[in-house]
Amino acid sequence: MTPGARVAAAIEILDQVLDGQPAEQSLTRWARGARYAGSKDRAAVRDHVFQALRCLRSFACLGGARTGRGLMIGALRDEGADPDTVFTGEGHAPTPLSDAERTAGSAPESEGDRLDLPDWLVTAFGASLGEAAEPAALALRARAPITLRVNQSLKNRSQAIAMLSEDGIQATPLDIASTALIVHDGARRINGSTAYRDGFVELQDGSSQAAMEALDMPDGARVLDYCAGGGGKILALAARQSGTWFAHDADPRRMKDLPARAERAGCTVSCLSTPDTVAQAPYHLVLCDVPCSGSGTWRRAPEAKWRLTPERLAELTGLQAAILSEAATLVRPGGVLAYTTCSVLACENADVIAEFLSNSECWTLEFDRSWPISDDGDGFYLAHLRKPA
Ligand SMILES: C[S@@+](CC[C@H](N)C(=O)[O-])C[C@H]1O[C@@H](n2cnc3c(N)ncnc32)[C@H](O)[C@@H]1O
Repeated sequence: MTPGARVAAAIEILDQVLDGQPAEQSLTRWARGARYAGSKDRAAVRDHVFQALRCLRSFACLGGARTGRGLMIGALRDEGADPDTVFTGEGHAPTPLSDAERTAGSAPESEGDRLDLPDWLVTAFGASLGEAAEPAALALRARAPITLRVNQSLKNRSQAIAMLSEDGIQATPLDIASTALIVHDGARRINGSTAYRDGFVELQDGSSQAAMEALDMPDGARVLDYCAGGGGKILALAARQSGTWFAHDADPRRMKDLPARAERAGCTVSCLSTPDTVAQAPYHLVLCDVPCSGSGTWRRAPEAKWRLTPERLAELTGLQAAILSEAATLVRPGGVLAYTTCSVLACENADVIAEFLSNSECWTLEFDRSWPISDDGDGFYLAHLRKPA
């Protein structure tokens, strides 16, 4: 596909997303119908779509319209390119700009346009992050890094780097966590690489790895991941030391790949039903990696930034508080309750912990830590709570 044809495809998909369709669904439907598109074309169209969604407001200002076409005109202007060189109407390229389109568009000025956030979130970011709000919002306008976790029970970082390199994947260590690697080149080969297939590396964000490293658990601990989903967090813990590992999720289907992932990683994780989490209690450590807005990860899922509403956020904070109280009953005396989100919003982080502590005075907050949205990882929050012995 020519650069113009890729932009035309992105315009079509963006129009569907602006109409309310999930971006992944629109991309998949387009790819199914576009047999002529090779893997590089599909990746390029995807990049266009995701970048336009990250920068929806600023690109709409620059392009003069909040439409697929306006966004792609804005994207080109943002890069310093002249849209007329791409909107040629030749082959499958989009039709040439009209005179009105050529003169429309202006630099983003309001906070929301400049920071690419809905107005209500400009306020929420400011209240949560103070001076760090602007860098956080601007960081969400760029692509996320691709990071791997080295399974330290099987390989060290140098060995993993060497193995990846044999499969054409260039990676280097990251300081954020002792297990973290950043991938510079060859990311699309990861799933087929020997290091991945044999369980020596997993895709995992750097901040999540750092948070799992910060948790205190005795050797041989009984550990429950209460909101396990695909199991990324419990697998990171199981790679650290010996222990007995349990996973639970309110939607057990989300754990369907976990047994195979655990086998690949050389560990055993028992997936439990809700009654069985109670039967197996108490645990030395219960991790609650709760459902959240994902505001720290919106580089990866930029639609979510525009779809979140204050009502949905309030629902989430209610659910987070309920999960934390439920999970607290499963911790043994002297044990740890760890609460994590991939959000930068205080209402999902420190405020939930403050409310929990106000209702459960005997618990101690040993520490909490926030990781910013950075070149090393996503925005992430951890609170480390201790039950009295
Ligand atoms: C942030 S995701 C977990 C991601 C996972 N820990 C990982 O590292 O891949 C949150 C999970 O919580 C689950 N969940 C939602 N409500 C829950 C509840 N009341 N109790 C337990 N899990 C719940 C969701 O199904 C979802 O899989």
